[in-house]
Amino acid sequence: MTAKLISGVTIGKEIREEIATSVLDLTTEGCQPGLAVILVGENPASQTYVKNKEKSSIEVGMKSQLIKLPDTVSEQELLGHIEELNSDDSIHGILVQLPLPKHINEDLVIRSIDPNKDVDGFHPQNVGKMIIGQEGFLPCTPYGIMEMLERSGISVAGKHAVIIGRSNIVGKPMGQLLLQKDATVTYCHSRTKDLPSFTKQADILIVAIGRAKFVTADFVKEGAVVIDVGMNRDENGKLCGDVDFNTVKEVASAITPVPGGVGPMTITMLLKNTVLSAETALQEGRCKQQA
Ligand SMILES: Nc1nc(=O)c2c([nH]1)NC[C@@H]1CN(c3ccc(C(=O)N[C@@H](CCC(=O)O)C(=O)O)cc3)C=[N+]21
Repeated sequence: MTAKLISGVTIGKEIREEIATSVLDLTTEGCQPGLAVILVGENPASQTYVKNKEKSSIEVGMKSQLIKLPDTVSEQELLGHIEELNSDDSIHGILVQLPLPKHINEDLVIRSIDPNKDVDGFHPQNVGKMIIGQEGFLPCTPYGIMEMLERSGISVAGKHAVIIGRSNIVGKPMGQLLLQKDATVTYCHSRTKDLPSFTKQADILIVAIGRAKFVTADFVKEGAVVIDVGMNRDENGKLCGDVDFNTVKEVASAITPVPGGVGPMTITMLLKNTVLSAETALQEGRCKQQA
C-alpha cells in the first residue's frame, strides 16, 4: 500500500487564496492587516523562516514589518519594541521569533505581547482560552494540522490520536485541539516506555520529537494517518522530518511530507490569525485608517 500524500503546499495555497480575499476586503474597509516579526540574532534557520513569513504576508496583501535586533540586545530594549507594536493600530499581529538568546526571559517576552495581537497563540491568556474552548488565537502548527486533516476529509471523532512530543507550542496544544474534536488522545514523550506499543494503536499519529527519521514503519499501524512535524537535517544536509517517509508511506493511509507538509501550514495559519485579529480590530474600532 502507498499512502495518500497530504500536501501542506496545496492546502495552504487554497487557504491563502481565502486569506487574500479577506485582506482585500479589510483593506477596502480601511484596515489592512499588519504583521510585525521581531528577529533577534543571526541564526540562519531563523532568518530563513522569518523571510518566508515576510514573503507570505506580502503575497496575501498584508503590511509586513520586520524588526531585526542584534543578539546582544537587552531584554528591556526588546520589551520596548513590543510595547510600541502593542500600541500601533496598524499592527494586528506580533511574532517574536523563538528561541531567544539566553539572557532574555522568553516567558516575560511572551507575556508582554498584547494577547489581542498574539498571533502565535503563545500568551498564557490564549493558551488558557484554548484549553477551555473559548475563542482566542490557536497556535499555528496544531491549528494548521487540524485544517489539513479536515480539508483532507479525515475525521477525528472517536479516533485514537497518539502524539509523540509534549512541547508547549506543538505537542500539548495538539492534544487539546484533537480532544475538542472528540478524539481519544494519548501523549508519549522521552520517558515513555515501549513507545511502539502506543504508536501502533494510533489511528492518527502526530510526530513532534525533533529526531531525524525516528519513526519507522514498525511504529505504525496499517492504515494510520501520519503527521510529521519534524524539521531536521539528514546526514547529507537535506531537510527531513521525524518520520522515515519511505518506509512509513508503505503502511500509512495518508502521510505529510517534509518539506511541503506541516511547515507551510504553520505559516498559513499565522496569516489566518493576523486576518482574524484585524477583523476584530475593525469591529471594535481599533483600526488605524490607512491611505
Ligand atoms: N514565535 C515563533 N513562531 C513560530 O511559528 C516559529 C518560531 N517562533 N520559531 C521557529 C519555528 C519553526 N517554524 C517554521 C515555520 C515554517 C517552516 C516551513 O515553512 N518549512 C518549509 C521548508 C523551509 C525550508 O526550506 O527551510 C517546509 O516544511 O516545507 C518551518 C519552520 C516556525 N516557528
